[in-house]
Parts: sequence; structure tokens; C-alpha cells
Amino acid sequence: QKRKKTKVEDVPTPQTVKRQHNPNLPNVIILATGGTIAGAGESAVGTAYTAGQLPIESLLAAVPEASKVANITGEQVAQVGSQAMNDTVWLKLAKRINELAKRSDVHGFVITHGTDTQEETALFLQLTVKTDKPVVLVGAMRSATAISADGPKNLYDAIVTAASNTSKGKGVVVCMNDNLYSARDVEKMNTTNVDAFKAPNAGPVGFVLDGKVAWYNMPLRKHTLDAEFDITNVTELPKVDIVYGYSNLDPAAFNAFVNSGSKGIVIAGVGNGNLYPALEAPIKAATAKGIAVVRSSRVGSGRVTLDAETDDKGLGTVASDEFNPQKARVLLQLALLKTNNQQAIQEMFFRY
Ligand SMILES: NC(=O)C[C@H](N)C(=O)O
Repeated sequence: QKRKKTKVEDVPTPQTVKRQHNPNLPNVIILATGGTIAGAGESAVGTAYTAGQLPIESLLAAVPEASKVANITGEQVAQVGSQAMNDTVWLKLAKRINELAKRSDVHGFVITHGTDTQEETALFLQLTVKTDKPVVLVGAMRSATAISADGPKNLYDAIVTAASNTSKGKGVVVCMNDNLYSARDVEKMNTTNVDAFKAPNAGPVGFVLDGKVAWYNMPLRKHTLDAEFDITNVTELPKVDIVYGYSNLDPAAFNAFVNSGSKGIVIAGVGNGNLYPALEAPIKAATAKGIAVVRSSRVGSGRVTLDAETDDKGLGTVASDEFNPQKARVLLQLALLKTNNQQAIQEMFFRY
């Protein structure tokens, strides 16, 4: 007898999912946004699939063990591949977490998210959620329909982390491939491998094994309750763009962003955030006009240090410290809600 193939369209997409309640277990809320963890493809062995297809209920169905760890409630906040993530979803997520975190019966949060921009959303939440309750982002590198899909194990580990009393006050973390990484430090460093996430400067803050969390590092930079950013009444974030550095650079891209109304520009500089000389005059002109310019690096690890090979004082630029370009962009967007003063923004890059 021929088996009927389940098509993505056949899977119901409930907006809110409630499961059986056990009063002895902590309550964990899953806020789902899509990603490969909810992805489906025609072939179980290929890398071709569409992200953000399956609803939370389908993801949870693959991890029945999770109901022994927590009472799980799900909300579908978005359903996209994280290459389509945007400021609107960030603000919606942060506001929803802040609202739900006030409830005494909520223990922690799991955010299912695509991995492409997971580090940016994680940092945005790290700087804007006002709670010490666990907030755990999780994704997958293989779609839900692939052989050896990594999503179910990652999701189970994330639920374990969000349900644990030991996870309080650790800031926002990303749970991938057994490891927990601080939102500040984590970077996606492989395009397709399940071991894609690293914190190249700091290492992981903990891991999940046998359904138990072990923490061995504590994020010391400011986050969550100690962060100064309040997005309660924010409906739009300042426009901040990124310019990539390379030899023989043409400053046309930088100038185009200035002309398109960017309030801030991050340079993915070479080495220690260094700049091709043709960028210097346009940068000086931009900072003189009040556009914030942050020097980060395309290297992928290490710090960008102030006034090392580049004259930050003279150019009016800010050094990104350990923030890679895409993360420096997140912090700069939030910083610009408060100030465009070079010194004040520099202090924020050293504080978070
Ligand atoms: N592995 C993944 O999740 C990649 C996918 N493009 C996403 O970010 O949604």
C-alpha cells in the first residue's frame, strides 16, 4: 500500500499550543520564529530545503521527552528563515519576553530561530530583555526532514536549560550541538556543519549532557537587567549599515550608505579593524556630521583595539572591542537610541 506523503501544507499551524500541565514541573514558553529547525526538504540527504515551514507542535512532536522536563507552551512569533530576520521581529520578541517574564508562573524561555542570524537576535535580546529568567535560543543545521536532524536534540537541550534553576542570571544563551554560548560571544562559523557555533574569544559558558546542564563560565559583561536599553516604547531602530573592508577598496559603498540616511556605519575592517586609506576622508566627513562609525573586523576573532594602528580620535571612530561587524551593528543600533556621542558609544562597546 502506498503511504501518503505528508506535505508541509498538511501540517496545521496553530498560533498557540498548550500541552498537558504537570504542577510539579517548571513552565517554559517557546517562542518560535522559523529557521532550519522548522525546515522541510524533498530529500533527506541533501542540503536543499526551505527554512521556517513547520509549526512548533511538529518540532515538539519529535521530542516527547521534553514533556518530562517542563510544561511547554508555544507561540509562533514569526515563521521565516533567519536570513529574513528584521528589526520588527526583534522588537516583537523582546517585548513579548518582557511581558511574559513578569508572570511568576513562567520559569524560562526557548526561542527557536534560524542559525544564519541567530547571533544577532541573541545579542539584541541580551541587551533588551529585562529579566534574569533563562532565555535560550536554539536552532538546527539540518532540516527537520533530514537524516540525523540535529533539531530535536538541540531543542530538548534548550528546554532542559530553560527549565533549570541553575540557568538564572546567565543572560541570553545559544544552545547548539551540546554547547551553551553567551549571546555576546557566540558566532556562526561554519556554513553547513552541525558544529557550526563557536565563541572564538571566550569559549562556551556551559554544556548540556544526559538532560542536565553544567555551567562553567559566567558572563561578566553587563546584560539583561543591567543593560541600559529600554525598548518598551520603541517601534523602529536606527538605520545602521555595514561596509566590508578589502584591499584596493572603493569608498563608494560607504558614501552610498551616508547618502541613504544611515545613522551609523560599521566597518568590517581588515586586521585590527584597519581601514583602506581611501575611507579615511569620507569617514571623517561622516563623523563630523554626527554619523557614528564603528571599526570592527572581518577576521572573526580577537579584539579591535582603540587608537592602535588607526587614529580613532582623529577620525571620530569607535573601536568595536570583541563585537564582530554584525554584532557591532546591533549594539550601535541600540546605542543610537540614546546618543551619537563618540565617547559615550565607545564606553558602551567596552561595557557590554
Ligand atoms: N541552519 C539554518 O537555520 C539556516 C537557515 N537559513 C536559517 O537561518 O533560517
